[in-house]
Amino acid sequence: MSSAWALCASRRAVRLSQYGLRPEALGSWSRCSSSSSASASAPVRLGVVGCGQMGAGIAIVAARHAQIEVVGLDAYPASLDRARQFMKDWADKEAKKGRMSSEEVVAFMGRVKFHELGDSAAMKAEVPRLDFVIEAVSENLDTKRAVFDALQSAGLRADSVLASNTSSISITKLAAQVERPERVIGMHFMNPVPVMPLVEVIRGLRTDQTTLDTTLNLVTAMKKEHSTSADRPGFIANRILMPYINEAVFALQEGVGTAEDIDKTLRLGTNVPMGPLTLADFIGLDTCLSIMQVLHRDLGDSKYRPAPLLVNYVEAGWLGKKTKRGFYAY
Ligand SMILES: NC(=O)c1ccc[n+]([C@@H]2O[C@H](COP(=O)([O-])OP(=O)(O)OC[C@H]3O[C@@H](n4cnc5c(N)ncnc54)[C@H](O)[C@@H]3O)[C@@H](O)[C@H]2O)c1
Repeated sequence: MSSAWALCASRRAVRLSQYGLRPEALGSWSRCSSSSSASASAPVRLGVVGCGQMGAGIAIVAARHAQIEVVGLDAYPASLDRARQFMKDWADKEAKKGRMSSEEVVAFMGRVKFHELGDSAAMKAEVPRLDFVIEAVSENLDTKRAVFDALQSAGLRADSVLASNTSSISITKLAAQVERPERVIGMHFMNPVPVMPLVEVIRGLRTDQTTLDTTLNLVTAMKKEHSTSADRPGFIANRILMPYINEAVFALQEGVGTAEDIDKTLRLGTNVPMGPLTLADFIGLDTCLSIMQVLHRDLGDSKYRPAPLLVNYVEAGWLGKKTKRGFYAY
């Protein structure tokens, strides 16, 4: 055993014993990555705030691959119920495909619990025990700030990492109102989380090295690859993807082609698995619109103005697959 590994293992054992856990219970996650600094500690208990399509997926890869405890928090009980059902259905499908045993399904579900964000007794009991929190609430700065405030009021420790799954909001801006902004980082998962291999990691202006190392350890434990992006509007993925989707909506609005023809042209013509309008429905049209608004406002260039048809659809409540109506009916 190398000395770095031994130091890491003994620190981890002390830390785990505080939570009544044995290091061997964490499998590969109990090992430090050789690239991380000695001061980066591995999370053993993860909070996921916002249990929609992204939050539920993040909870899955944390409980299944990193094998850590997950506390799912959401403002709406219906979202918590949907997330629990989604996770159970996912695990059952994995079991049917022979990828999980029935014991593993039970252990997987046993690692996750859910609470309402407004349940102050549960929040005060759970939040101080979280080492790492990933927020995946709707793409709105005020909503995300309110979540960070609620976590701090419930006693989130100053050494816990606060990650945001935001698609476009500045990490530096999100961190500015947080106690110890050095522990705030962007972790941009791709949809659907259990399938897509990448997490885009965004370091804000004040994010420190320990926070980055801890985050990269978690990404690896979740069996994901990472890329790093500077903290600029849309980061890498959405700076490039969203104007492409928005242009497809302009093309639809102007009658250049039907939704089917636009999608087929890009799908078969550029060899992507789905066309831009199908992808927009899958991402959520409200999320697409919020990202375009951030690009437009923060980069100040009219080429990023959201297509009026996209605005119309969101105002109509046609948000894509999640509301069963978007550019297509589901
Ligand atoms: N959809 C995608 O393809 C995608 C990809 C990468 C990142 N993201 C980002 O992930 C985040 C969530 O997106 P999503 O697609 O999962 O959205 P979603 O609408 O499916 O889920 C949002 C969740 O947040 C909850 N919520 C709303 N307000 C809340 C509050 N005040 N407190 C607590 N919970 C609240 C909702 O109940 C819901 O469960 C956004 O920041 C989005 O930009 C989305």
